[in-house]
Amino acid sequence: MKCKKKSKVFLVPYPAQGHVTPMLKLASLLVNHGINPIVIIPNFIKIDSKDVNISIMSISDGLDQDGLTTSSGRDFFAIEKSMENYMPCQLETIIRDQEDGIVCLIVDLLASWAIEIANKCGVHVAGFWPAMLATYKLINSIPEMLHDGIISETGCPLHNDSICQSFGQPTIRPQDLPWLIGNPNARISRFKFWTRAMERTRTLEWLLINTFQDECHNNKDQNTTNFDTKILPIGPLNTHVTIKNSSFWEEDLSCMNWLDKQVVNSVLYISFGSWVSPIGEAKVNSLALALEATKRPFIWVLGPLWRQGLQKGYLERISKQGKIVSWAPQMDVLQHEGVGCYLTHCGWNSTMEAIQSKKRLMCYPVAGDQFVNCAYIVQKWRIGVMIDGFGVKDLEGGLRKVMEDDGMSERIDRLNEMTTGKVASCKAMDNLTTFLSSVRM
Ligand SMILES: O=c1ccn([C@@H]2O[C@H](COP(=O)(O)OP(=O)(O)O[C@H]3O[C@H](CO)[C@@H](O)[C@H](O)[C@H]3O)[C@@H](O)[C@H]2O)c(=O)[nH]1
Repeated sequence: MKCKKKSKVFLVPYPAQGHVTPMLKLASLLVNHGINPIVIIPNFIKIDSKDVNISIMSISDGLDQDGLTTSSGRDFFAIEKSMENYMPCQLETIIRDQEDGIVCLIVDLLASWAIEIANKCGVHVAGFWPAMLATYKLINSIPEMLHDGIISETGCPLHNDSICQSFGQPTIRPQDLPWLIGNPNARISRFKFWTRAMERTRTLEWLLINTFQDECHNNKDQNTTNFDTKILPIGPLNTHVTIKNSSFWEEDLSCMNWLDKQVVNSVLYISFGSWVSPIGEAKVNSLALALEATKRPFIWVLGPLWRQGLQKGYLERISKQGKIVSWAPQMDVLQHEGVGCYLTHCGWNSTMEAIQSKKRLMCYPVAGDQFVNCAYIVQKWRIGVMIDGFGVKDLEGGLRKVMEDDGMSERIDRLNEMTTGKVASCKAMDNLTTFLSSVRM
């Protein structure tokens, strides 16, 4: 008897750590639904499919021909160019070569080029948003912001009033809009990138979001967009599934032994994520000196390139007080009882991992959606404080405020339950099942 082939779902993440990890987790959940998920990633990302137990199909992003073999050297605009010009025809060939069984494509909205390919090939397509619904709503409201004179035709803020999307939700400053990164030309290009991505999403039937039910609950209009896309929160994915070896870089496990020797709740963990992370040499040096002055134990994720900002002899001086690593086993570090506080850039995955691990947050958002996430952490959920700089006073003041807030533990516990508790998890998994049933019909 001929064995029935499993249904295939192709998943297309944006090629950055904070995007590939949640997509691999989603793929892993699909396996439990009897689906064969195939993740499409550019070949500079080295993830062994055997390690993660998911089919990975590598395609070229064209930049390897320019001699780039790793993620360094591939900036946002180089990746955009290859996503628009080089990767589409390869994906089209892959899809057309499949004999049968493709159920749909799940496409990260930052990789919106793949939506067009799915439409061209007549395959169902769902969007995947790896961050907060609030950020999606903010970016999706570009036409209204233009209409209301909040931003110019090129995305430039036209006044200084804080931006609040709906009553009771946190505010952000106009200069913190997600596309305002880099010099004026870069900002305009990023604004165009988002405008195009949002236009492409208007054809989507479903949008799967890596957030928790309650974020979408407060506001009834949150569950559909103005273009009738059905919004389904299926996250936070880090709580539903664990994937080992999904890091682009090797984890330095030595910090775990070091952590075992530290006093409970004493260690400050510092990481600014993987993508738009660099904070600049001057800030690196300032943070390094402030950390030393606090005399508090710390683990700091700092890539080798950024260590150039450190004073000569610094690493030797702090060798007993702290650990500097290139890449940490972040979830294990956050779950360790030695860690009391996490100084973070407020990337969405890191935020969710911190809540899952019940850690207090000190926020230093750098770019993109991080200001929105920070606004929720500080203003709405009140599970962290924001610091404006890396001077000794900023750091000590922030640490005092965050560690001496008696109500914070309770608020973190509540948010932890709201995001990772049984009710939340069941709802997220129900949403995934609903989506798969409708797409398989
Ligand atoms: O030493 C480290 C540092 C980070 N991580 C992991 O790397 C991921 C980082 O993700 P995230 O916190 O979301 O940061 P970025 O990689 O910077 O993510 C990009 O993508 C996110 C999702 O769209 C956005 O929220 C961010 O602003 C954007 O910078 C997390 O899972 C961390 O556990 C490690 O494993 N080891």
